[in-house]
Amino acid sequence: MTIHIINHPLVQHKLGLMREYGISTKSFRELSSEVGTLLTYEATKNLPLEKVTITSWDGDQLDVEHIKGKKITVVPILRAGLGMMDGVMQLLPAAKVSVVGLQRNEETLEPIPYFEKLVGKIDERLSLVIDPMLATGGSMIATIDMLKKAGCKEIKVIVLVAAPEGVEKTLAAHPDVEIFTASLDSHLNKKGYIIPGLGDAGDKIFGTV
Ligand SMILES: O=P(O)(O)OC[C@H]1O[C@H](OP(=O)(O)OP(=O)(O)O)[C@H](O)[C@@H]1O
Ligand SMILES: O=c1cc[nH]c(=O)[nH]1
Ligand SMILES: [Mg+2]
Repeated sequence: MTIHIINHPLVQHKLGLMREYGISTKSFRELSSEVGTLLTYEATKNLPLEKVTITSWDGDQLDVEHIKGKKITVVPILRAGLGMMDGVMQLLPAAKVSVVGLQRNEETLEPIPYFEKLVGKIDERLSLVIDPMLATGGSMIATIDMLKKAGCKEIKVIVLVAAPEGVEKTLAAHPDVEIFTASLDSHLNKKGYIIPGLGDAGDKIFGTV
């Protein structure tokens, strides 16, 4: 089971602010993006490096480190994943973006796919899937299924908050995937919401309550 809970004080402080009742759309959006940046920093910490030779400021040849080979695609799950995009792209400005649209049926909690636009050469890329919430795991598993069907071989998941039920299900379906989160929360309620969670992240980011 590979879940990384990022206990950095900045992450925990910002997540605490996000949990407050009545938080504004502006603050929720800003914090989703900021925590997205910090989790991306952690999720990319084992990217392999290689030495390349450059000409340095004084004209000498100098060996420096570059990230090796593998290209990255960021995969936001619509809608709420878009709320983390700016923050993630700040650290990965050259990454290509593959968009997946899924809407959870509020009765059955099953994810309904409605959009898929993946970038080319996905078999050569590391996919970083971003979504604020991992609840039952249905949306994440469906996204990973899509990526693997398209040939993707390496996938990391970045979520602000995860429920134990969803983490267990996701890692059972896809044991090769790593999950990075600011919090492993307590449980799901009867409506499939994470407790304590953040409420409806999509509605808070888009102001659609
Ligand atoms: O783990 P699960 O049980 O699948 O639930 C998590 C999903 O639910 C939310 O999206 P939602 O379907 O509400 O759509 P939205 O982003 O458009 O609001 C959330 O952003 C995840 O994508
Ligand atoms: O707690 C939850 C569960 C699913 N989607 C959300 O936005 N919040
Ligand atoms: Mg969603």
